[in-house]
Amino acid sequence: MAKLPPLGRRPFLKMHGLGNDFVIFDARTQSLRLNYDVVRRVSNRLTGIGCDQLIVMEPSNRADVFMRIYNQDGGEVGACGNASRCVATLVGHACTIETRGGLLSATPDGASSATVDMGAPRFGWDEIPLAYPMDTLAMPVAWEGLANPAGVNVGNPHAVFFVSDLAANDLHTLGPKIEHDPLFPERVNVDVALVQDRQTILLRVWERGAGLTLACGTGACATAAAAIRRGLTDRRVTVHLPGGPLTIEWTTDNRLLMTGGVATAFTGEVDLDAYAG
Ligand SMILES: N[C@H](CCC[C@H](N)C(=O)O)C(=O)O
Repeated sequence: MAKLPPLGRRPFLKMHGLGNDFVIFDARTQSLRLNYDVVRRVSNRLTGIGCDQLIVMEPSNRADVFMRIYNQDGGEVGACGNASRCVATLVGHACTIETRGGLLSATPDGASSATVDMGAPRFGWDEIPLAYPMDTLAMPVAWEGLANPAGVNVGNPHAVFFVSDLAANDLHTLGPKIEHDPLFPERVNVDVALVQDRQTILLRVWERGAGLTLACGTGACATAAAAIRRGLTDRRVTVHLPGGPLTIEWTTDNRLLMTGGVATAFTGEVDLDAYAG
């Protein structure tokens, strides 16, 4: 791994969306290049500040901000719904956010809520992606009690399982098994959902690169899109995660709108060279 230039002391914000938590660095005016080791150490809840994802806000020449997203395991990924809402409140007005997974538009509603247009969901086997062609509405695969997921990409890959009992499957065991299955060349976020009625879904998520989280914005979007595609719910649903509710609407012009809470836990300053090893 190439040696990093001195990183110095940097201010950060500790924010969360329904308990899905982030360490956010604002590098729009002073660039910040991190590597895998620094991300893992800063994100680690024992050796570092601790978070599910680490976010760096950078300049963009096609949006108000580029949002770089790292999972706790150090991997860089294409989308993070809950963090998109946090970044929108930091930009402070209706804005566009560029990510590796696409261009989003977001509208903060004060400092404690925001709506993000996560764009159109994709369902092609090679868009999820999967290792080989397969029906993605109900994939003909199973891992013990979790079977026949829907495959959805909302800037990142999701396998959505619909169950009748959320407690029936041990996500600590099955989550990593599915996340790392060779069927998913980019690994996968694992969503386990119970449809309570046509406007209500209960959801638990094992996140790629972060494990069980209190909430997952892209998971809620992928799950709503899969439920609507299967005819299980209306086009506007409330998705209840352990950390709280998200409202998802799949508009008739094929956009996924996600609305939910944002909070700042604390701010601080960190000597990043102490994590550079
Ligand atoms: N673990 C996800 C990224 C974060 C997604 C989640 N925190 C969200 O709010 O969407 C992935 O590897 O694609």
